[in-house]
Amino acid sequence: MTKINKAACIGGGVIGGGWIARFLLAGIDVDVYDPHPEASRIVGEVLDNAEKAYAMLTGAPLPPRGKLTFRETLEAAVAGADWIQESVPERLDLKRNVLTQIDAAARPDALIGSSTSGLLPTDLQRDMRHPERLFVAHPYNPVYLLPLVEIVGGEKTSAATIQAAMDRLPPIGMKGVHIAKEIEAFVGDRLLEALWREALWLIKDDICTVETLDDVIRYSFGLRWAQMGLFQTYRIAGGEAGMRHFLAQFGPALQWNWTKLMDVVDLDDALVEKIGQQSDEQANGLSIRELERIRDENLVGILQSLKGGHGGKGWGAGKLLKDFEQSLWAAGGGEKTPPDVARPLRLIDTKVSPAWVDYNGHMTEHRYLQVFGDTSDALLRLIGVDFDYVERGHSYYTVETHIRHIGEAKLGQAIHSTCQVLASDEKRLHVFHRLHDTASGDVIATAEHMLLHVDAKAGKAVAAPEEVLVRLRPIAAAHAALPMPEGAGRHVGQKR
Ligand SMILES: NC(=O)C1=CN([C@@H]2O[C@H](COP(=O)(O)OP(=O)(O)OC[C@H]3O[C@@H](n4cnc5c(N)ncnc54)[C@H](O)[C@@H]3O)[C@@H](O)[C@H]2O)C=CC1
Ligand SMILES: C[N+](C)(C)CC(=O)CC(=O)[O-]
Repeated sequence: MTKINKAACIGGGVIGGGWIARFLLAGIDVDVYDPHPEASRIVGEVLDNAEKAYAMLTGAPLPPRGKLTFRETLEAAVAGADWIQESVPERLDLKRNVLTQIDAAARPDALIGSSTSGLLPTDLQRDMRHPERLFVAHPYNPVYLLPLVEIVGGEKTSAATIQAAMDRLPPIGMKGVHIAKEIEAFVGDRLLEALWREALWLIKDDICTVETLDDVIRYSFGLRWAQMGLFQTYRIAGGEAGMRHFLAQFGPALQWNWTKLMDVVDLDDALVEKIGQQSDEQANGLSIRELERIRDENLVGILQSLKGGHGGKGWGAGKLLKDFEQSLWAAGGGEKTPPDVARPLRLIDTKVSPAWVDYNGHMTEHRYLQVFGDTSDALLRLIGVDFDYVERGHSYYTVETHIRHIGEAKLGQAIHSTCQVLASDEKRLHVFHRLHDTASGDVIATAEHMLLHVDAKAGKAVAAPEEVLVRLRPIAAAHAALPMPEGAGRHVGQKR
């Protein structure tokens, strides 16, 4: 892989700041020129957020952070840099001026990328002495997290420059897409502009509010677009007959007044065939059903991660899912016979979700704790320790855990957990959970936990009230008659 050794950023605003963070966190030294009196504070704040985000994003060892230097002049900033990124305001005259200055001061072999959102590279390179090294490198905000860069060459950009630019993006965690022909606003902003124009009409005509409009996006196709684009999503929506059927069914609607953008493309046979063929290639041999399954796994992962958003409160569709789950728990999952306390209680029935599977192709270890934690929560609800109870200030906290991995759980496998109460008193609750493969009944893992009843506000263990103990005692008494489970009381490293 070809690496950037030293970067220069001209302009350190929203986008320049994002580029600076992206380079620094990839271990690349960055020199910055921005005449704004508070440029260093602004960049520092963006960098701070970027570092927080990376700490959550990956546990992989990041290289030592690159060195950040603010320079007094543009010339000093670009000296010695092999990638120079221009991110000054979107004005052609200003950008031309800045790019000409960069051109005069940069190393002859330096790559010069412009962050412009829509200006043509041919127009930008007009006054440069070495226009062949200028290209558009259009990123998306926030640059340190969103990986895409549209690489667009102008009439005078060399093919070697485009290739060199594309090669240098993967080592900083980015994906370059080469846009074959230059066009104002390239691809991404063309799509966003079209959506935005339509959205502005919908607000002006009082069809919906901005909140409704945003909800329409984020609770539906926004989720789909995060993992498959427009065309692959529509291929699936064509059912078994795929893209060609989709075009035949919905193509005619393009002629109807469904948008204000009524310069409608002629969806003739040639275009249908072109899209059909490209869509076949994109599918790369995957059937519609396989694509559906991949889409569904991705959506599950996205929805589950949104459930943990906003500091665990859930965000958007994730908050909706969280609330829905809580209502299901509160309703007790429909009609249920009271648990048979004469045996370990069957409390959780689930399937191994795609987000739970690791690089070994089976359920990863922290998900076992999640299912066992859910099992403890289910037991607590059974004895009256539910959301209302916790809101009133008391709960049970787990203070010790021992998990044993006995078998494997694969993607989509049906699993269920059971709970045996080993002992309990006013404060303590000692439980033994088993995780079973539902089809065979085999035990895949066991977990032994000690929980303490707490006053959450005071932060100390206190006796559980009678309303809880009265529900717990019959279970504990019945389970006292069960044989001690194999593995209970074991510690790590014990001889069998
Ligand atoms: N904001 C966005 O969502 C996106 C913007 N872009 C593009 O990035 C470029 C920059 O936009 P923003 O960062 O949003 O603007 P911004 O206004 O946040 O930042 C521009 C920065 O350039 C500095 N500046 C002005 N004149 C300068 C000069 N002669 N030399 C060096 N620095 C100078 C300003 O002090 C400011 O800090 C534009 O071309 C824009 O189209 C691209 C993708 C997304
Ligand atoms: C609004 N904008 C045209 C500057 C947006 C972009 O260029 C890309 C983005 O991040 O949405």
